[in-house]
Amino acid sequence: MMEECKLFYFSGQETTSVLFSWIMLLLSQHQDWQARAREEVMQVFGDKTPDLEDINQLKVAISSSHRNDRAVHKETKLGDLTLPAGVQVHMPILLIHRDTKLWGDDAAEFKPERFKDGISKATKNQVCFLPFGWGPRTCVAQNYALLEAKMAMALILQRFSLELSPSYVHLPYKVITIHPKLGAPIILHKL
Ligand code: HEM
Repeated sequence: MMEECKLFYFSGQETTSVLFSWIMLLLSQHQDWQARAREEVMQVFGDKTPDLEDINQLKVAISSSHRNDRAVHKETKLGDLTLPAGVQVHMPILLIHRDTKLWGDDAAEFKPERFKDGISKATKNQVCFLPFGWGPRTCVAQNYALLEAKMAMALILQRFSLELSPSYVHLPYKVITIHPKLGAPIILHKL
C-alpha cells in the first residue's frame, strides 16, 4: 500500500510540475504561440472561470516525456533480437520524439501546428508519440493530467502574459523526467 501511494505521489506530482515548467518556458520563448493559446482560451471562456464542460474545447497540444522501463518476464523475441528474462528494456521516448525519419527535418522545433488535425495525423498513424507510454501499462491518469494541464494553463493565460527572464539558461537534464537544470525563471505580467 505504501509503495502504491508513493508511486501515485511521484507519478502525479513530478510529471505534471515538470510539464508546466516546459509549457511556460516554451510559451515565453514563442510569444506568437502564447498569443494564439490565449486567444483560444478567451474565445472559449472569456473572463469566466474555466469549467470542466468547456475545457475539452481547448486544442492546446501538450507533449512531454517520461521514463519507460520494463523488465522482460520471460525470454522474448523482438525482431532479430532475443531478450533473456529479467532484461530491462528502456524506451528512449525523447529520441523517438525527435527522430527526423518519423517527424521530418524540423523534428526538434516547437511546432504545435503539427497536432492541429489530431495525434493520428501528426504521427501518420505510427506509434511514435508516447508521452504517456503505450499499451496495457500506459499512464492511468493520462486524461486527468491533460485536463489539469489545460485548466491550469487557461487560468494563467487569462490573467498573465509570460516573458522569459534573460537569466534563463537552456540546460535540460534527465532525472527520470527531464528538468530545466537551472530552473525556469519566467516574468509574469498581470493583464
Ligand atoms: C503530464 C503528466 C504525466 C505524464 C507525462 C505521465 C506519463 C506516464 C508514463 C510515460 C507512464 C509509464 C507508462 C508505461 O510504462 O508504458 C506513466 C505511468 C503511470 N502514471 Fe503517469 N503521467 C503523468 C501524470 C500522472 C498523474 C497526474 C498520475 C496520478 C495522479 C499518474 C499516475 C501514473 C501511474 C500510477 C502509472 C503507473 C501505471 C502502471 O504501471 O500500470 N500519472 N505515466
